Amino acid sequence: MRLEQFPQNVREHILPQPAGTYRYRCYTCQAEYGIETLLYTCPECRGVLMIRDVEWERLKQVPGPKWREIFDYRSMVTEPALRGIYRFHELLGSILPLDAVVYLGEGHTPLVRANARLRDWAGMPFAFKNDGQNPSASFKDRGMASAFSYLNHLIRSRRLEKVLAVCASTGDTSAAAALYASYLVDGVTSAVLLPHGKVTPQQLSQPLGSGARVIEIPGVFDDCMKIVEHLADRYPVALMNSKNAWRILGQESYSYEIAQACDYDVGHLVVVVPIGNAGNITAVLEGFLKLLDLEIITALPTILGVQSEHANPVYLYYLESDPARRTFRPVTVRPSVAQAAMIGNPVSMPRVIRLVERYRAVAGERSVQVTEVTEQEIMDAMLIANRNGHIACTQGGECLAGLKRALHEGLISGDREAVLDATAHALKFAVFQEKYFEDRFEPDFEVTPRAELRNAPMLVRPPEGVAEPVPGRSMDPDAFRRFVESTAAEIAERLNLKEVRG
Ligand SMILES: N[C@@H](CCOP(=O)(O)O)C(=O)O
Repeated sequence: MRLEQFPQNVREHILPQPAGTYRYRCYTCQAEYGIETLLYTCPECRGVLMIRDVEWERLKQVPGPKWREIFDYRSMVTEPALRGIYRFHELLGSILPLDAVVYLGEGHTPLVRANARLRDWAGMPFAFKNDGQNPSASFKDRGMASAFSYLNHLIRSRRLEKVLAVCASTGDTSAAAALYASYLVDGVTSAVLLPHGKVTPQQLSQPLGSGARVIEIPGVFDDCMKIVEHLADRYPVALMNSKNAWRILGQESYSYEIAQACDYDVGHLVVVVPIGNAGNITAVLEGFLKLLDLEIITALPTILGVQSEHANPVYLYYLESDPARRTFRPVTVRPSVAQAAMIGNPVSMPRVIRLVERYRAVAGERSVQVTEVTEQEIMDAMLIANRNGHIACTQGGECLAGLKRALHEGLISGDREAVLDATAHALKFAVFQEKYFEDRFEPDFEVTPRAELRNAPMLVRPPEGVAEPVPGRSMDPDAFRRFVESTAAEIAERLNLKEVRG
């Protein structure tokens, strides 16, 4: 839709100009720093950083309902920079000029409601938000669009040149970082660190295809993360993990999109997210708090974080009900089908602790819950979701299993509606489906396939004496007819079909 077609009262807001003043703020000691240089930890105390808009209060001059109108009308503009997460420019990147925005088709992912059968299985109505429909097939693209748009801005304003973007990854972050880096041909190259053998073949193929330097090391993600932090402390590289506060800003768009898709009525919702490195739950909490602060929403949804028993440091932390006695202890992870979340020492934990405090102070103790699920529950839930029309990955399965568990434990009530984060496309984790169907899980996973969820292809060949087609060779028409008839008869028998016409 063209600008002149927008109602007069929103027209001046549709194409945002750079505004505001962003600063890094340390979540531990509250020190603040300018954003002109790349910074990932507080130079004073090593704490993690968030980005805050020093002029945030100016946004309150626009009433909440007006913001809703602006964001809704922005959905109709053809300007590419506003097609994705920057529809919410003022909330997550207001200092950026639109021509610095890197848009590869991220964001705007659909909410797909569970059918009646799946709803009954889960125990309450819910929808998956399919972040596997992002360009590199995971939610990380939201954060990368933000972090790379900012890099692009620095490159264009000549504060940076020849950037090497590095990240540690369980497979999704690396795919996203490599994809966005490859788009910015001139200014940026990328290198990704992966735990050897702990990334699926599909995820490994992604950064390789994008031309990144792919480095595999022994150990698990937490080990890769330490190396990347070490590199970022000593060498001129741009760290692209969610420790980079720009990543968090971009991922806040997940909350904004849920709010928009629900007509900004989210108080009755339960938003379910898997917790790995904890960047996602950080962004979701922060996103909803910002919306409330600007009165774009009037009540906060409940947030339910889910972890696997095999990688559960956040769950264990919140198991202690007395905040004064809580101590965060990293855990040693065990093999998990929710491999993207197989993380024992989440870098965003200090952010989560502070944000959960703030969130609960506004919306009550029960407004943020954390539960854990078994590997068996994750696999079964993913396959059941897949059998009901969803492209949920294992982390999506983790959310569904977590929803069921939380209902059972009374953490949430079934008269509400839930939105589950399907963080990536199921195809990235096909290897776990294969292990399940073929009953090949290594004992450490503790997964035993349920017969009714298994599946396998059937090879149907014609009976002895009937020729079969060979690619590249033509076939005698009569022989081909015999092949078709006999093969069709065999398939009909296997599918239990009765012939209706001769
Ligand atoms: N699951 C992640 C782990 C790193 O997360 P990040 O959000 O901190 O970059 C991955 O896909 O690598």
